[in-house]
Amino acid sequence: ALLDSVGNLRPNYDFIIVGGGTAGNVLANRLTENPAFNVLVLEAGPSDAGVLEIEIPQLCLHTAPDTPWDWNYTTVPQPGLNGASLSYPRGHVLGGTSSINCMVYTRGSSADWDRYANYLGDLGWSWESILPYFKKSEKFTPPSDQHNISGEFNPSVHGFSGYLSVSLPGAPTPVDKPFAEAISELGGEFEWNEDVNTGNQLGFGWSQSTIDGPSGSRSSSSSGYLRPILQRLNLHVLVDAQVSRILQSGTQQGLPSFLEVEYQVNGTGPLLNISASKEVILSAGSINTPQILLNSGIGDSAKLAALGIQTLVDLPDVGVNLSDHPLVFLSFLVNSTGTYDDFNRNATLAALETEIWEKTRKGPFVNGLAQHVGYVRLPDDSPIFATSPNPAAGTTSPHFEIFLANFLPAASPPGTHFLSIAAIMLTPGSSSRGSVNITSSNPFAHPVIDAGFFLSPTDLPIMREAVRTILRLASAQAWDDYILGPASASQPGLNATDADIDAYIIASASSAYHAVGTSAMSALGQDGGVVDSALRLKKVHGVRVVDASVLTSAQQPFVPAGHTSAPTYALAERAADLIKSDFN
Ligand SMILES: Cc1cc2nc3c(=O)[nH]c(=O)nc-3n(C[C@H](O)[C@H](O)[C@H](O)COP(=O)(O)OP(=O)(O)OC[C@H]3O[C@@H](n4cnc5c(N)ncnc54)[C@H](O)[C@@H]3O)c2cc1C
Repeated sequence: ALLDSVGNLRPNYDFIIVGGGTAGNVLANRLTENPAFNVLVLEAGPSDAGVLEIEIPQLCLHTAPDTPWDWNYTTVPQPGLNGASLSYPRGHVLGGTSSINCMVYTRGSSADWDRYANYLGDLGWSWESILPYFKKSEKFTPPSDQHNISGEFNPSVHGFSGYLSVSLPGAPTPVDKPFAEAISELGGEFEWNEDVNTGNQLGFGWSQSTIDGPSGSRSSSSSGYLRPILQRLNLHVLVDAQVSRILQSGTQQGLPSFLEVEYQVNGTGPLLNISASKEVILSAGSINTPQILLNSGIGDSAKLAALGIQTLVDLPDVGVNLSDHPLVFLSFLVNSTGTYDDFNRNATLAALETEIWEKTRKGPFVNGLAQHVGYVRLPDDSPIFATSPNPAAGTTSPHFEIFLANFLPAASPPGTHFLSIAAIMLTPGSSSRGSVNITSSNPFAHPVIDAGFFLSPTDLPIMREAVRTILRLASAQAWDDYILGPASASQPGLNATDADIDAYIIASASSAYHAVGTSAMSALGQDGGVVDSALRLKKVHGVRVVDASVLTSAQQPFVPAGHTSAPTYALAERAADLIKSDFN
């Protein structure tokens, strides 16, 4: 049940899940499948119920920043971006970042997962082991417009009975035809790939999204995993409840146990405590999980001492090793009125389309950010890798992603229409690590975030090649009647020098918001890291971390080569099985 007051809490729960976000709600669902387990979810943000910006896929860019559903963070100035600070959204709402993200559904390459398994010495993280969890989480649904999707995806790698709805684009766009023709025309790096989620990612195809086709609406961990099971008597969910710290409750098996959770309701009032008998599970995400650990005296003892916080567990890797994917957009003026630009600049049109969406669950608003996506790998003998190691996970893993959006992601002059093509640099090199730090002993102060962009020698050159790939794609004859020219004079063209392209990247890059790694996994006996390969907090009894913050290695950035929500769902599904088997 969704509780309306702390007065309805039980005195004690078997499991307390901190954060009702992407991973947290997967656990809430799976753990309460066992009627013997009582589970509490504490979520800092409000309920997502009835919020149209969250439900309507095409409004996804209206969910953040500067909304009640976003933590509204900003990074510190990024040395790799000439000192620019970036807006850094994170979901602050039931469903967490799955309620505010852009819904692109990608799993990464098989090599990404095999790399985790090799590094951890734990085959449980290999592609072969994780694929069943991708399928378990997924309910592949027909698209809103019911068009024939055979040949647009590979059913053998998808699940059809999970809690997370996934679908192909549900309304046609004017980009569809010239894009398909451009891929056939160009060949080479632009090979067609029927489905980029089979583990063999390279190539271009239809984008899959966490959108429920029949209802034309966003599928989040809240709408997918939580809402259908909220009536379970052994599940309590409290929103507007922000956890400040986990507290040491005793010692077990020679390790300090932290089975007490301290929190505050509605941002005011006294700090309250509640305890778990089996485990406290931190699912507060890559920014807030390390913040809660540091607040609790679990982290680097020197840094904690400087803030006057007593170190209870010295774990120097808490909050370090943040890795993320930078993103740049190139945009082109197009000869079409079928783009989404008119909705973005005309509130009356957007309101009319919202009414259509509410009545029919069809039309352009059922589509998310991207309808087409592709992955490219640079050749092994690229000069970029002559002096620095190739950071891709394996020989079949991409270096960058390209996706197409049917609009300009910025204010545009009346009457103009755009195609935007984005590049995401997927393989940060070994120095490209940022951090999450706290700067005060006030547990509610904003943490300090460093995205660590463009710190490795391979990062910018890879992004440069991605920009050139976009320009080659946009120069296909297939677009001759469609693309009129670049959206701005500052955008590099095919003949631009390396220096010109680099300057454009540095001036315009933002984040794809794929922060991972701040609670890195490492094998039980291995140095560094924050959790072991079963996601148990190191040197501690009774705490696990289950969210995107575990995805990396303690030595080098191992980020899935794609968007990070699908990997988070799969890892949470696996974590639920690990926890259940520990307590059966
Ligand atoms: C704008 C944006 C667009 C994105 N687009 C995509 C995309 O298209 N495709 C994709 O796959 N990925 C995308 N991502 C990334 C992806 O959504 C995230 O990697 C993933 O959802 C993270 O899941 P999580 O469980 O780690 O954290 P979250 O889903 O963020 O969950 C953490 C939860 O914990 C809560 N919480 C935090 N601190 C506390 C506290 N102290 N007490 C109580 N509760 C707390 C938060 O409010 C939140 O609900 C995007 C991210 C952003 C920000």
